[in-house]
Amino acid sequence: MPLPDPQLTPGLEERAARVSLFRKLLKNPVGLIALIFLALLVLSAIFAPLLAPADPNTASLQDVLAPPGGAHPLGADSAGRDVLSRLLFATRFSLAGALLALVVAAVIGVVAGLIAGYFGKWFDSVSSWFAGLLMALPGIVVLLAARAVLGPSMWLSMAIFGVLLSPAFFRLVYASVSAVRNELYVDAARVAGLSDARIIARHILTVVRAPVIIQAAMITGIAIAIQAGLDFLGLGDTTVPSWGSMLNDAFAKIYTNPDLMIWPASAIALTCIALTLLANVMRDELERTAGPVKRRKNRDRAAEAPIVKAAHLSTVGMATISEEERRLALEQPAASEPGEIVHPVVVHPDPEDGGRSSTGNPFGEELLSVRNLAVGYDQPDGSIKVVVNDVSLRVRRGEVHGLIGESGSGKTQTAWSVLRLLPDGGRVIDGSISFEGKDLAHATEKEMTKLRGAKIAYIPQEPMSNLDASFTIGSQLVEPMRVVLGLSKSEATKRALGLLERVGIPNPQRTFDAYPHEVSGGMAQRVLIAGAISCDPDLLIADEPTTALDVTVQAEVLSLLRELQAELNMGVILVTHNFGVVADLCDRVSVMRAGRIVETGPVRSIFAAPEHEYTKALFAAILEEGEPRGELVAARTETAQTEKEGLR
Ligand SMILES: Nc1ncnc2c1ncn2[C@@H]1O[C@H](COP(=O)(O)OP(=O)(O)OP(=O)(O)O)[C@@H](O)[C@H]1O
Repeated sequence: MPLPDPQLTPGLEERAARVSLFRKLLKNPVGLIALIFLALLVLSAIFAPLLAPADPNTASLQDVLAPPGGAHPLGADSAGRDVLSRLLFATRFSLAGALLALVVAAVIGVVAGLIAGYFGKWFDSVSSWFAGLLMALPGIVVLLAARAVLGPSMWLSMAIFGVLLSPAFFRLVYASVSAVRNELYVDAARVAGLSDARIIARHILTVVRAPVIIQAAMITGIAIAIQAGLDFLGLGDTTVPSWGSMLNDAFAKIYTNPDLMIWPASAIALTCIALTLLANVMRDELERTAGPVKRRKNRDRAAEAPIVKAAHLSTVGMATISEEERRLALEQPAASEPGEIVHPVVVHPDPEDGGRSSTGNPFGEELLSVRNLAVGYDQPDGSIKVVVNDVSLRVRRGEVHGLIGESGSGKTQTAWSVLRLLPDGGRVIDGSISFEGKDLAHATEKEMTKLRGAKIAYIPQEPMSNLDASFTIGSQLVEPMRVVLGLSKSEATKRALGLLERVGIPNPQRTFDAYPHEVSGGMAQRVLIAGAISCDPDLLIADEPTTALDVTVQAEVLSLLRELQAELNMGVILVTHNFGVVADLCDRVSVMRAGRIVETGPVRSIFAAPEHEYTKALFAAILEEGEPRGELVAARTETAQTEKEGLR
């Protein structure tokens, strides 16, 4: 029975920090004043035709420079036009012009930033080059040139200005997306079977949303100022009333009627100040929230964890490399010491009845068959570094196959090859990966997206980093079930609550509503296990699922895994450093060293009579008294020596 988790705190303070940005702005006096001012401005722009006492362009010789009062509450200008009406319509056109520039800049910048930051590759270089080019252009000169060629259209000028402003959004979004695309929760979402479009919409956009809103406020202020500047210089569209054109008109009468300057100048200044203050308050409020801090902490932790090697995930399948390249690459011993002799794999025979699962039933059909798998990484000099070589293994339904070996022996690379989620530059360079009769090494990305999460599930070693700090645990469980199983929200919620209960979470509803930082590591790992089994996978890949947990929690999680595996009759690949875990959970084990399997067979047989020196060395390091790590290092040196002499 799992222990109730002491670290599930109600988290009221942090939950309070997550109230919407809008509510935070309302509570901040500066934010509130800026919001009220901008709201009034927008309302007056929208209702300008109703509020204006006269037509903004109707001139009257009798009213030239009329003082405020009567039919002209703010007076009349040098052409006898009503200043209040012009001001209201100018607000409309100035805001609309700034909005046009903002929309053009945001659409181009955000879309390009998302694509370049998330997918990278050639688009990254091309778009970064374009952004640099646009930033190098002097904006005002381009606008003057455009006006000379295309005429004095305010809309055209603002659209062109939007293009010139787009690098501001591009660089911001690009930096934010590049920072999160390697987060483990993004990898986890991919493993859960979510498509790139969904991952971007759900996990990436949430990260860039806040900075984009802040940037939008600043950009609107800049667009208003530039537009006013152009109109003030008399380069704008004279048929459209705007703050800049009012300023231009008033400037001519600055000595006789200085009050005409006050209204447009105040409108421009107050609007720019309100937008800048709003942006600053938003930034301050967001910096005060727990979310980004938590995420940063998770990043740091992830950076320390070995799984960070899976960063820069790409979904490269069987590489299209030439036969010659493949032959040369495979001739290298996989990551082993130079000159070391590679011995044939020691294979322990299966029991005569083929073996039985922990429930006593015979194993089912073969789910996964990996044959002579080789994984390589492209090197800057054009060569390929082979990190897994000639690895063959199979997993039957109901069978747990352990992959054990020292750090860097290729266990994770083998597991990631099956998921087809090798890090950037990594590729399957030889062999086949057959899953339920389908060759995964040659499957298209679309086929893999369908399999991941639905048929092949994954449990990572860093539970916290694999959950997105911006969403509740419930929503992260529900989303893949809706996509993969096509369940409705209520069905998926019900199933998620059932799964949370099944994985031993004492108060499923509370955990469902909690954010990742509100639960402990053990509970987060249970959540990820619930997520992994949520779509009834046939094969589960667990990559050191207990490494990041403390010893008591490790035992509970292992026992949960054992129960679930038997209950769902899944095939499991369990990556571990620990022979205790192998003894506890596995039916078969493959011992890996330097990218190769050196010994494989039923766990009982290998435990009873390990044959390979390296397996014996691993056992010696664990079972014998003394300092385990010292023993392993000494034994490894001996092993290398023995192998060099051709002995085993
Ligand atoms: N992106 C990469 N580029 C080049 N080599 C890599 C890359 N990622 C991993 N490797 C190499 O692949 C080899 C196997 O790594 P792998 O992560 O599979 O080891 P592991 O047995 O899972 O170790 P651990 O238990 O520490 O996770 C290592 O020698 C490592 O240096």
